[in-house]
Amino acid sequence: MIFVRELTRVFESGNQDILAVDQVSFHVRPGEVYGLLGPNGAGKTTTLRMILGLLKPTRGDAEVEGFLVSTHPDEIKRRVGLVSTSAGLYQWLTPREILTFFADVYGVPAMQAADQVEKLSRLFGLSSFMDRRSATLSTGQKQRVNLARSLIHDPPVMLMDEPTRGLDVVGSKVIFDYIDLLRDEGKAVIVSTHRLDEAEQLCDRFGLLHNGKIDYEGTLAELQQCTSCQTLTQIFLQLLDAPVENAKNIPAAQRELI
Ligand SMILES: Nc1ncnc2c1ncn2[C@@H]1O[C@H](COP(=O)(O)OP(=O)(O)OP(=O)(O)O)[C@@H](O)[C@H]1O
Repeated sequence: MIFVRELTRVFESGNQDILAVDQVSFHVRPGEVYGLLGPNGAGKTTTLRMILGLLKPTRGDAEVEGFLVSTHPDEIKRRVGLVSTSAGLYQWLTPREILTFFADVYGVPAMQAADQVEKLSRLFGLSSFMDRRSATLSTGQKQRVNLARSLIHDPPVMLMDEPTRGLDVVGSKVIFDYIDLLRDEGKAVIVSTHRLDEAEQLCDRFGLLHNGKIDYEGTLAELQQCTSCQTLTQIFLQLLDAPVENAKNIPAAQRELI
């Protein structure tokens, strides 16, 4: 379970302050895929970095499986996996070496790590290139190694930052299947993306982030009901036109757990 409470981040840039994330609150249950959606610069990556403990919030806090990121950052890292298209692989290492290395970093016992490496190799179809240097792998093969790496410590929570960026339809399908697997395994998942068409297929609930604020939150049906729009794209465009009035229509029940 993830709770995000009034997360706020101000960046100082020269003599100008940038309010990148502004009192963002939401929760994600086990087995739920939450879409954190927004245009470029909306604050998606900054929010994920704060949840993971890579960036200190100016205000607010995040809680994962009962641990606060402000007081137990290491416990959070143990319980959270990260999939990011900007994450590279160590070019000189093979997928087997990379997976074994990360298992060690996360403190997975050696016997369990070997089993987990075999399981993930089967799951993501890595066996034909497990012992080749990563530099020689195709983009799609590297992507599958990255997905396997994110699960090496079997975390209950997964954060995915623009997971399909730069991928073709086959690569995107791998990500779609992977997210279904995470849901089936009962993990709490946050997917950050500006691909609203994909999010509509992938996510159970959505937070629409704009200028660092979540103005709208709900399932697709709830968002359709309060905007009279059909698709997430139409809903988002309406939100950009009249964020404040529309925000008042969010059913209060959606925030009850926060
Ligand atoms: N280290 C930093 N210093 C100053 N400003 C920053 C820094 N990191 C992010 N920002 C600013 O914070 C705002 C939110 O950025 P963020 O990367 O979180 O957006 P995003 O929604 O992930 O965008 P994108 O979809 O383009 O990746 C932007 O205005 C960005 O320029």
